[in-house]
Formats: sequence, C-alpha cells, structure tokens
Amino acid sequence: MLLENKVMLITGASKGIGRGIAVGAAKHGAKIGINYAGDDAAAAATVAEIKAAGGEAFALKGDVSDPQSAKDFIQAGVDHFGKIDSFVSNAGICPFHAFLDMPQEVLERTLRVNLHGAWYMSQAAANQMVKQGHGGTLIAVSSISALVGGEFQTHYTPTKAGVLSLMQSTAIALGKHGIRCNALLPGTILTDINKDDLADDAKRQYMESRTCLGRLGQPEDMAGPAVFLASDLAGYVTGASLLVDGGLFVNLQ
Ligand SMILES: NC(=O)C1=CN([C@@H]2O[C@H](COP(=O)(O)OP(=O)(O)OC[C@H]3O[C@@H](n4cnc5c(N)ncnc54)[C@H](O)[C@@H]3O)[C@@H](O)[C@H]2O)C=CC1
Ligand SMILES: C[C@H](O)[C@@H]1OC(=O)[C@H](O)[C@@H]1O
Repeated sequence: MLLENKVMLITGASKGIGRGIAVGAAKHGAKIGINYAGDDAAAAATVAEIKAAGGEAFALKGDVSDPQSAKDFIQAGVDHFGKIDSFVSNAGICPFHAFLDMPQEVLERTLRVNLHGAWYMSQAAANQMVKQGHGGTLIAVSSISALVGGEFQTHYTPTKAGVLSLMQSTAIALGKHGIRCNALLPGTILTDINKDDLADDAKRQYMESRTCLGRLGQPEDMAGPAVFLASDLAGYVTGASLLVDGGLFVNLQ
C-alpha cells in the first residue's frame, strides 16, 4: 500500500486512463476524488468500483476548461477528505482532424480543455497544497505526442508538449513548498479517445507492430506509474517525465 492516508484527485476519471489511475491508486490506499465531463453513469460506476473494494471516493461533474470547475473540485476534495496530497490532471480530448481545414472551434476547444484545463486545475490544487503546508504531488497526463507529431493531431500535440512544459515550470515554482511535479507520457492506450482511429485494422496492426511489448496499452497500465510518482518512493523525483508506451517511441527500425 503505497498511498495509505493520501488523498488523490483526478480529472477526467469517469473512464479510460483516469479511471485506471483512480482504481489503481485506491487499491494502494488512496482516497479518491474524480472529476468528469458528462457521463454520470460512468462516473458513478468508477466510484462504485472503488467503494466495492473497500475504498473511499466521490465524483464531481465539471468542465476543466472553466476555471470555476477547478475551484469547485478542490473544495469538494477538502470537504470530503480534509486535504489533497496528489493531483492528477488527466482530462483531455483528441478530435482527429486534418491541418489545412481545421475548424477554429476544434482548435480552440482542444487548447482550452487540454492545456488551459490542466493549468487551472494544477494551480488550484497547488494553492491548496501550499495552504496545507505539507507538500504534495502534481502529475499531468501528457503523451508520447509531446515528443513526436501526428498528421491529424496538429491541434492536440502542442497541448501535450504544453502540459509537459507546465510540469517542468511548476516543479521550479513549487519545489520550495515540497510539491513535486511530474508528467506521465502514455503511448497508445486503448480508450474511447482513439476507438475510431484504431477501428482501422491496418492502423491498429501497425501501431501494435511498432510496440516492443507487442500489444497496445490498457488504462490499467498507467496506474502503477501514477502511483509511483504520487508515492514517497518518488520523493526525489520532480520535473521529470515518464514515458509509458510499451517501447513504442524507441522502435524506429
Ligand atoms: N489513450 C491514449 O492513447 C492516450 C491518451 N492520452 C491522454 O490521456 C488523457 C485521458 O484520455 P483517455 O483516457 O485516453 O480518453 P477517454 O476519452 O477515455 O477519457 C477522457 C476523460 O476526460 C474527460 N473529459 C473530456 N473533456 C473534459 C472536460 N472538458 N472536462 C472534464 N473532463 C473532461 C472525459 O469525461 C473522460 O473521463 C487525455 O489527456 C489524453 O490526451 C495521452 C496519451 C495516449
Ligand atoms: C488519441 C491518440 O490515439 C493517442 O493520443 C495520444 O496522445 C497518443 O499519442 C495517441 O496518438
């Protein structure tokens, strides 16, 4: 149990990677708060799964691109559990689209959810941790896409580079408060975000064949790395990025 007596809040955790991290962290003793955008039933199912295993959890709906949602989520965490030890900024969208005719609203929504959302949430969490006075951890779910491009992700990859950079700068700003800030860089993880893209068998087989471990990731694969970064085992790790991609990045030829 690496997170006993710790409170972890996670954005976008009704499904996918956020849910995988929430359930995995709860198994390590963390009390969990989840933010989500729209699917009440999925959020309730995540909370129910954690409670059924003997854990504690709550869910609060809110759009991360709205700064008020960050304040409300942090306040809910304090109301439920009295403090926040670890904050995971995970919520994100990736509406695949070509570059040359990218609609302005698709670009702006992607920037607002993925980058502004992570910024507002991280700032609100950090202010609470500073107020508490006993340090904490921020984790941002960036991506392998912070390091490499994507033809239909010209609006998305800059947001993932942005949240990686956010963790580097917040590591500097918050080190004096004992708050560690790190980025997780998933490779291709099977979730709703890429369901349509990977419905193309040729694309999916190509991605699998590039992955050294021979399979694409599952949301559960992100739990261990997140738990590690949130735990005291990573007590001297800050400003770092952890690539969790089954060996996708290194496999050029
Ligand atoms: N699946 C993958 O291959 C990879 C995903 N990522 C990142 O992981 C994060 C999670 O994505 P997945 O689990 O794959 O996708 P997903 O679509 O399964 O889950 C996304 C979550 O974000 C929430 N969300 C979306 N917009 C929101 C908003 N405005 N406010 C609050 N919550 C919102 C959704 O409710 C959902 O819980 C994203 O930041 C994504 O960029 C990074 C690398 C690879
Ligand atoms: C949505 C994509 O399949 C996924 O998102 C990322 O960040 C990865 O690089 C994949 O492209």
